[in-house]
Amino acid sequence: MAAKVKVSARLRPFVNNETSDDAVIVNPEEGTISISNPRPGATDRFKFSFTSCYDQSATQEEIFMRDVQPLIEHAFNGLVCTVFAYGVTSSGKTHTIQGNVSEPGIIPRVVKAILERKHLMDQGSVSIAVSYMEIYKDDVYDLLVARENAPKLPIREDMNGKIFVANLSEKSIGSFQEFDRIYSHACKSRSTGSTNLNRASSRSHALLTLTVTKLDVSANKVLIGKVNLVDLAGSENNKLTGNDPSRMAESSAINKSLTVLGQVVHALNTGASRIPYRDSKLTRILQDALGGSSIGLLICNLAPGVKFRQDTLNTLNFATRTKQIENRPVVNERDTRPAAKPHFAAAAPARAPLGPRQSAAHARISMGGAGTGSHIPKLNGFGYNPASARPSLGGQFAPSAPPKPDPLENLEEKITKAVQQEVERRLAERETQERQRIDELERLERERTAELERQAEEQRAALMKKHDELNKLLKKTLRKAEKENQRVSEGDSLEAKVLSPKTAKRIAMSYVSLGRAYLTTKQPDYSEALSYWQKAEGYVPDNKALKKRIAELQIAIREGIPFRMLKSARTSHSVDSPSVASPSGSRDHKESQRLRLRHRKASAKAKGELVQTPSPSKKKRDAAKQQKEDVFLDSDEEMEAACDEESSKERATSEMLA
Ligand SMILES: Nc1ncnc2c1ncn2[C@@H]1O[C@H](COP(=O)(O)OP(=O)(O)OP(=O)(O)O)[C@@H](O)[C@H]1O
Repeated sequence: MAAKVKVSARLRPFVNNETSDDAVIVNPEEGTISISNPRPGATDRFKFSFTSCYDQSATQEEIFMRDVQPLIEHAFNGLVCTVFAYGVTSSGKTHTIQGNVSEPGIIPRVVKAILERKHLMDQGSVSIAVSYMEIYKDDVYDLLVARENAPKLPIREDMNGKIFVANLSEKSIGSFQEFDRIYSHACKSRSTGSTNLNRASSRSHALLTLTVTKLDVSANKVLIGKVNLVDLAGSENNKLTGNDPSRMAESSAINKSLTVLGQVVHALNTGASRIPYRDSKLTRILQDALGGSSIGLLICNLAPGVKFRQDTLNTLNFATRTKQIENRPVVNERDTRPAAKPHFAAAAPARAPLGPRQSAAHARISMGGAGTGSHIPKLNGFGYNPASARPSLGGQFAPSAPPKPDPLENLEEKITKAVQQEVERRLAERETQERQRIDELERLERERTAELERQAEEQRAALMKKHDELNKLLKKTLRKAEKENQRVSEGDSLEAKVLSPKTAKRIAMSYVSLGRAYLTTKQPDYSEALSYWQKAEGYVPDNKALKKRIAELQIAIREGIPFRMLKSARTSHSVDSPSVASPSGSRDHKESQRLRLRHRKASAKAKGELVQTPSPSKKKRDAAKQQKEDVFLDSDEEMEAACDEESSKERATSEMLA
């Protein structure tokens, strides 16, 4: 018979000066919880409905009576019931499961209820035992043994696919005082610590199991029921808890196991082919309560207020998914009659490891076959230990016919052991293969990366080579262009240098004429004239008259005064006094020379020097030289005509040079 996991939700009151608000509202009558939409500006509320919803005024008694008490009956009928408290840190899980002296929680109430029921029944036919463990940083510890001696306990799977914690101790209890003594002592061993949100925050998941073994003499069977009470550690937001590094390690183990729990619930809801029970110890141990053969009750503890709103929403979403999970509760019973001795060959091959679902069905079938003499009792639950699976009679009930030793029991243990060894061997083998496969993949990845790096290096080298070549070419081209540029700028002077003096003078004459043309128009252009005369100067750099004339023209331009053209260059002005030139030509020139000479004599006399009057022959030579120079300027028109003839020859030379 399928039974869905029951879900109830409990909102704790505001504690420790928390600011109260109505972010979370519970309606117990309706069985709903509404929570305001955390999106900024949103005014709507999300609504969730569960089997039972408890508001801040709900008492421990109320919760126990309504949701937990009915489970006790199931435990006495050989079923396994699992109650787990889920919620964010400080939401009240420990308060609900464990409680305190003034407000005892589910654990003490269940123990009392079971003991009361036992007392009502035939005293000798029921025995109660307790085991208590914690999962701390994904390791399982026995809380009933002193912590310093407590080893990490392994989780095993029996041949029927049932999960059990190997070597977990179990203590039988006959009274509440006895239980209280054991439990109070064990609680001291539980890992708790202080965080910003909870002074005594659980740093581990704690699982307390009460095993009820009931002997039904008339039916020749023993029923073994269990109540598992699980106080999960709370999911933690490390920003809020202010955890230090050691707390962070605990927190990450807590959060990881809760994440796997969520994944298990999701996988069960979506009918996934693989349920990730094995991904954490918590889910492995809770396997039977989630999609297995036990009855499940999830209590969602909610912290009130806006501060926890997102966590509350997450919890409620998880709860909504969990309530879809279906379990198939199975009665755990065991035939007390001595079994007929089967032939070994018939017994040995009968058992093959089964999956959890198959095993549940299988358990049902084999348990229903009491009297066939061939079945082996099945045990479910966390505290199951093959070695201690048989009901601990311990004088608590006295069966009328004590069962004879079952020859198959040893065989079962041997087979269980052999199967476990084989499973472990295969798992190790698979792990090795997987590791080899991963190694191989990593090696291939490394090779591929190296190859890609090599190719990239090659490409880079080729690009660098190309870059160097282009660089060289560019430099060469630049050098060539530079030379070309230099050659062009040096063109004129170069041309002037290679020409014969006569030809150079003729070219200069042409430029002088051109310059003059700009000076003799109605609107003279001094600048143009100057540029032509400067070009002419390049061809006759030693011509003083031209130099002088250029200087005069420059002064006229600079001073903005008129420059008068002379027929003759024999001006009476020095370069420094470029005023209007005398139109009287050579007479002025002679006069100027005469004046200069007189001036020199006068200054020499003042200095006491002797100034020689040039001899007539020297005078004649100077005059001829001067005339030669002046011809260049005075009769350029005639010179131009003479130049025309040779100009074609010179042009060819110039073009060649260009
Ligand atoms: N229903 C309640 N009534 C009064 N006080 C409550 C109730 N629920 C919780 N508290 C108080 O709130 C505080 C936090 O509760 P509790 O320790 O049970 O949280 P938790 O969920 O177990 O936290 P953690 O996951 O950190 O262990 C405690 O001081 C507890 O006494």
